[in-house]
Amino acid sequence: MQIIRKIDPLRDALSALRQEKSRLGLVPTMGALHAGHMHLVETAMDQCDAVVVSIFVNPTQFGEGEDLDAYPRQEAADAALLEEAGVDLVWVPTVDQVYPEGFATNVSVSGVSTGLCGGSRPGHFDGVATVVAKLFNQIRPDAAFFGEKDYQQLAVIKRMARDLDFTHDIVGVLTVRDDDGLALSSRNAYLTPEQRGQAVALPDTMREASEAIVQGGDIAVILRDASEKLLASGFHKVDYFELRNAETLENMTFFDKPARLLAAAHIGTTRLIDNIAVS
Ligand SMILES: Nc1ncnc2c1ncn2[C@@H]1O[C@H](COP(=O)(O)OP(=O)(O)OP(=O)(O)O)[C@@H](O)[C@H]1O
Ligand SMILES: CC(C)(CO)[C@@H](O)C(=O)[O-]
Ligand code: BAL
Repeated sequence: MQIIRKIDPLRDALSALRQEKSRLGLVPTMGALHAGHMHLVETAMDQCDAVVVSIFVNPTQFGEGEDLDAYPRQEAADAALLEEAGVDLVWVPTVDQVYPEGFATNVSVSGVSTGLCGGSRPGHFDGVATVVAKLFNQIRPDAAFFGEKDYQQLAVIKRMARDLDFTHDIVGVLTVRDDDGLALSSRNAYLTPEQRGQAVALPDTMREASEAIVQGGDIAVILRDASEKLLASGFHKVDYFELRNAETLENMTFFDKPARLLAAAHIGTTRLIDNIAVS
């Protein structure tokens, strides 16, 4: 497995890989890998002949006061996991390989970026769309794999790919959860044992709200009660708890399929997100 940090050796390695392997998969990550990431890698390995994983903690998707500096970085452990999984190449660019001196371009996707995480993290999806467009052009994969855990991000990337004529497949992969239902996330590492115990209220509350919606309850009341339940369970702030159309991400005031519940809430210093299908 090659670990590459500069664009010229990346191009050489990719052309060599392309001589032997016909379908190239890309799994973009910010590192601190867990079983959720490894499920993306395994899915990519199943569907492709060669797999590239990128590890880049992208500064432009972090807002002021967010956890850019604190974000967990553990490249050696990540590389060991990827090597064991049989990944061909790991792209770990330095910041200047992604944002060279004078970089002045921004990819901004309207519509699906509005509200939800786009509302509570202004500019976040511009940073995501810009870096993912860069990664697509640097790697030129045949398929790229993203987790449904970041559901709005997946919708933004699908829209961007359609709008900018990236013709490769964008594959969404199911969320991997701990035994108690909490979605795996690199940021779970910030939780104290007590907060980790309380955090299960997020998936539990989403499941209960989903059932109540399917049974025909008043959506506004269900969503308000769900936020209150989180606040009573150890979370101190709920950024959003919303029902949206699962494809367009438009707001939903009455239940219709396909529907998705999406939520983001803060516990201690950690902001957690989750989403589930309502069906
Ligand atoms: N539990 C999970 N199941 C499936 N995919 C996941 C899971 N967690 C993250 N991913 C996916 O892995 C890719 C890289 O995500 P990232 O490196 O930001 O990890 P993360 O655990 O989501 O971290 P963070 O704590 O920053 O949200 C994204 O496509 C993301 O959706
Ligand atoms: C897609 C991504 C790698 C872009 O930095 C990041 O947002 C993530 O890890 O989900
Ligand atoms: N997992 C999405 C990346 C972020 O939270 O910045």
